[in-house]
Amino acid sequence: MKTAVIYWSKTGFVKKYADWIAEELSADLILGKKAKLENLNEYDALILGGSLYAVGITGLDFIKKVIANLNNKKIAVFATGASSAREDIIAEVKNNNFSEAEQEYFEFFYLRGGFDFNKLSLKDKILMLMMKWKLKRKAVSELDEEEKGLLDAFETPVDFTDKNNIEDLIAYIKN
Ligand SMILES: Cc1cc2nc3c(=O)[nH]c(=O)nc-3n(C[C@H](O)[C@H](O)[C@H](O)COP(=O)(O)O)c2cc1C
Repeated sequence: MKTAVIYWSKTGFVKKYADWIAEELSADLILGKKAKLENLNEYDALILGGSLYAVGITGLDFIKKVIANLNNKKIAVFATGASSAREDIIAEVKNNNFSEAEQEYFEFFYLRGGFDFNKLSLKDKILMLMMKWKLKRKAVSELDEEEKGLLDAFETPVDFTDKNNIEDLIAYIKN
């Protein structure tokens, strides 16, 4: 099965998963910003991955075009975020980004990434610092584990990527 992995990565976490998936499936690896819809016709399966930015997914506009125009192919979408892989978070991400009709055409996977403040663009640094100030205003007892983890991650980068996380996605494409 001819497969392509198309990805949008800002600081390298999505790229790490895209590399692992492409290697495992002997798939072509395509940078999201260089991907063109008309060049994807030759593939049987398409895997599209981006990261979570305030619940949105990077590359979402292109991913939606693929779902609308190339839905005769096997499609997997994965999202990478700093949050843990909790069922409710995953459902929220899926439902906030895709309509019920769109969800018919692809399988969704959440692959936990990490957080590296130093590698962010200036704009993203400012956005994250605003979030940090908001969290800092809360009493420690009001913070949940995710929020505490995020505050710690500003000081020391965290990397939760794990090659085992791609197993379900690989099985979906192969079967
Ligand atoms: C402005 C901003 C907003 C973010 N929002 C979320 C979020 O809503 N949920 C989450 O799990 N991670 C969030 N993150 C963390 C990134 O999704 C995470 O660091 C991801 O691993 C980045 O992957 P990439 O560097 O390959 O793009 C956010 C990061 C930034 C900079």
